[in-house]
Amino acid sequence: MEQNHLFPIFLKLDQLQVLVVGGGNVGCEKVGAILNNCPAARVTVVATWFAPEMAGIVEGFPNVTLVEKPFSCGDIFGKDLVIAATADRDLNYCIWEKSKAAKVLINVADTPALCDFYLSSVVQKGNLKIAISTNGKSPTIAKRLKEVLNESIPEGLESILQHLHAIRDRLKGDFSEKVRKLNELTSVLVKKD
Ligand SMILES: C[C@@]1(CC(=O)O)c2cc3[nH]c(cc4nc(cc5[nH]c(cc(n2)[C@H]1CCC(=O)O)[C@@](C)(CC(=O)O)[C@@H]5CCC(=O)O)C(CC(=O)O)=C4CCC(=O)O)c(CCC(=O)O)c3CC(=O)O
Ligand SMILES: NC(=O)C1=CN([C@@H]2O[C@H](COP(=O)(O)OP(=O)(O)OC[C@H]3O[C@@H](n4cnc5c(N)ncnc54)[C@H](O)[C@@H]3O)[C@@H](O)[C@H]2O)C=CC1
Repeated sequence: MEQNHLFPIFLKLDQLQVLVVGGGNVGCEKVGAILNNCPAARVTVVATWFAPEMAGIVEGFPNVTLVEKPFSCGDIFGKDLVIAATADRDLNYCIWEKSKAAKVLINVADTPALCDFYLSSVVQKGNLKIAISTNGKSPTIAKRLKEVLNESIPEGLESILQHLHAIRDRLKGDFSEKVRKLNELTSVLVKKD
């Protein structure tokens, strides 16, 4: 069977600088996805025009800046991640070239081959977050799976997480002893009858 070789990580976007180029439908979707996950994300959105929804999407998020102007190379300066979401393929390619030259990771929304990373479909329940990737095969299936998991993961899991965190802080002993106790306490979650 073909395998997904992407390496998942969870980024702290409040400590990083993100550039999104394009403020149309796709730009709105990507900025919305970022802010849903990380309301304090530091995001600059550069576009020649913005879809009317954009103002509502970024309203109340203090670290987002909308800049109405054509993209220029200098926009990449000081950025850690770039998302190119313009409808202009040549421009997206140019943004990719500049980002690679600056060693900044880039996602070109309509071109998987030019993505250093993909956005994922995200299940969120309090402190729990599950990111789903189909290796670019079907974002729609990722979205549907998110809906299935959202319904099947109980809300009560958050209080279990909080309790386990408190127990984890109180546990004495060396590292392996803590791991043994935590595994013992949570074994009921995977017990087969
Ligand atoms: C490779 C990847 C790169 C990236 O964008 O990061 C990529 C690429 C492409 N998407 C396309 C289309 C659509 N994308 C969505 C939705 C989402 N797309 C997302 C991620 C990814 N999309 C990355 C792979 C993720 C993975 O591994 O599964 C999600 C998960 C996250 C997010 O975007 O935030 C988000 C769901 C969020 C949610 O709701 O949970 C829908 C459905 C919808 O909007 O309802 C459609 C229309 C239906 C369809 O085509 O399936 C096209 C064709 C464009 C064209 O035809 O012009 C390409 C290009 C191509 O495949 O060549
Ligand atoms: N990955 C995905 O999930 C999907 C990707 N796409 C692709 O994403 C791309 C964008 O699609 P839409 O948002 O619908 O396009 P759109 O036409 O709604 O928006 C394009 C945006 O690019 C900006 N732009 C154009 N030239 C610019 C320049 N020189 N400098 C700065 N900004 C500039 C415009 O101002 C506008 O905000 C398309 O190529 C489309 O094929 C489409 C659907 C899904």
